[in-house]
Amino acid sequence: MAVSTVYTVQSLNSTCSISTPTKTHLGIQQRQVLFYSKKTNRDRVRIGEIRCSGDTIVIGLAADSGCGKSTFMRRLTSVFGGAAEPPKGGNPDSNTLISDTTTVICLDDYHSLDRTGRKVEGVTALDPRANNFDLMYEQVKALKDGIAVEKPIYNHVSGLLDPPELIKPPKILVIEGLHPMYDQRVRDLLDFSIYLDISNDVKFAWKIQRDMAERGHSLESIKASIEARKPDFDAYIDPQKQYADAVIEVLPTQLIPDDNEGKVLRVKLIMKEGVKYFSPVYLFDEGSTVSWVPCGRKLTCSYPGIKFAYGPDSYYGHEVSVLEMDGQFDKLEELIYVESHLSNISTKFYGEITQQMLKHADFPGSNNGTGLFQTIVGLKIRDLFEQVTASKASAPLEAAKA
Ligand SMILES: Nc1ncnc2c1ncn2[C@@H]1O[C@H](COP(=O)(O)OP(=O)(O)OP(=O)(O)O)[C@@H](O)[C@H]1O
Ligand SMILES: O=C(CO)[C@H](O)[C@H](O)COP(=O)(O)O
Repeated sequence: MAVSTVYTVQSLNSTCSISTPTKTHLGIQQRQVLFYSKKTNRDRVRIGEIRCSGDTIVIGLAADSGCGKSTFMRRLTSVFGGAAEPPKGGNPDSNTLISDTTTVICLDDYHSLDRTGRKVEGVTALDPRANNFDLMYEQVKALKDGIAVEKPIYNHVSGLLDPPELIKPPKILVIEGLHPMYDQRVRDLLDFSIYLDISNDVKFAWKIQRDMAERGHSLESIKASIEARKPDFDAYIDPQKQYADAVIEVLPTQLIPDDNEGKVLRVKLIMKEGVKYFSPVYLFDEGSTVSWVPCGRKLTCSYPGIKFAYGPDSYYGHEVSVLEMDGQFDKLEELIYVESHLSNISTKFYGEITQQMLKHADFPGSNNGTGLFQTIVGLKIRDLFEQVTASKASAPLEAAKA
């Protein structure tokens, strides 16, 4: 039987079953695949190392280090329920987080040079020469195709590359890190992509807060590290935002003239139009330009208040919708008032956004647009996943009818 026939059989509601692994190449388990008709359970055809078409959807999340990727991941996995944990019984320094539905892998694991190697070569981790994009592509593709991989581990404690860990194909694979959209082959595997765009002033404030308070670094060393990374950040990380389906941009507030504290934030959710299975969120009236100060009877606002804006725009030549929030909530439970004025939010019940935000009120950014927009993007990813799954389930029926 020709290979093309096998694929036809599969699309006509047949089952694809995978035998035990035969060998490993590029960290990917190569398997023999058996296709058979569900009706007769006969006509099994051994077709060698052809891969099943998997059901894994792949989400890319790009940002510089210390820009809120882990926080975003915790909000996203919470939307799907269940806790995300490192692989059981594995390397305690694994960067992977697994829950029932999602597996989050950190692309730092594809560093080809360890900490010493980068020092010797005089390159930063942001430089593509310090990363193995061939392996990243092969393994993300394998997982998307439904095949387990032996993924390397970059150990942030030792700065070394540790022995690999087994990653099985999940329902939703999130690849988070510095370069999920850098290599076109990897980019083309993404079903949805997000870029966290944190302005330099805000990034600096967050780094100080974490690296000084939690990691004991000096102010001077934090400044030096940001400066040293900046040229490579500008060259290799920042340009990826042009490819993102959604960008969360975090800027200093405009509500306080010459604010230099950096505590109050202005956050924009930039949503690309025309992305399959993704319909941008809107405020009041889709496509209009809206400015809204919700403070008053239903929303408590202390100085400097809260301001929302919404409207169409253009971003790197793409048509986008932009939702913006400047300021912060005094009482998080009152967020329900704002939520009830937003549409296309992909909630399953009234008040789901507010419930999620209250559940994680202790996460950074829960009182401002960073937490709100991360939660909304999490709900949109759940919606996208459900739509993709529904369309795959109905495809064989449609084919059978034709
Ligand atoms: N929305 C936010 N508001 C305020 N501070 C934040 C926010 N998000 C993150 N931070 C600060 O930035 C720090 C880093 O956040 P997080 O660990 O989520 O980032 P990361 O991108 O995963 O970092 P890394 O790649 O270095 O592990 C947090 O400890 C917190 O201090
Ligand atoms: O930009 C980074 C992404 O997290 C890290 O700096 C990079 O992975 C190198 O890690 P380390 O500083 O632990 O050697």
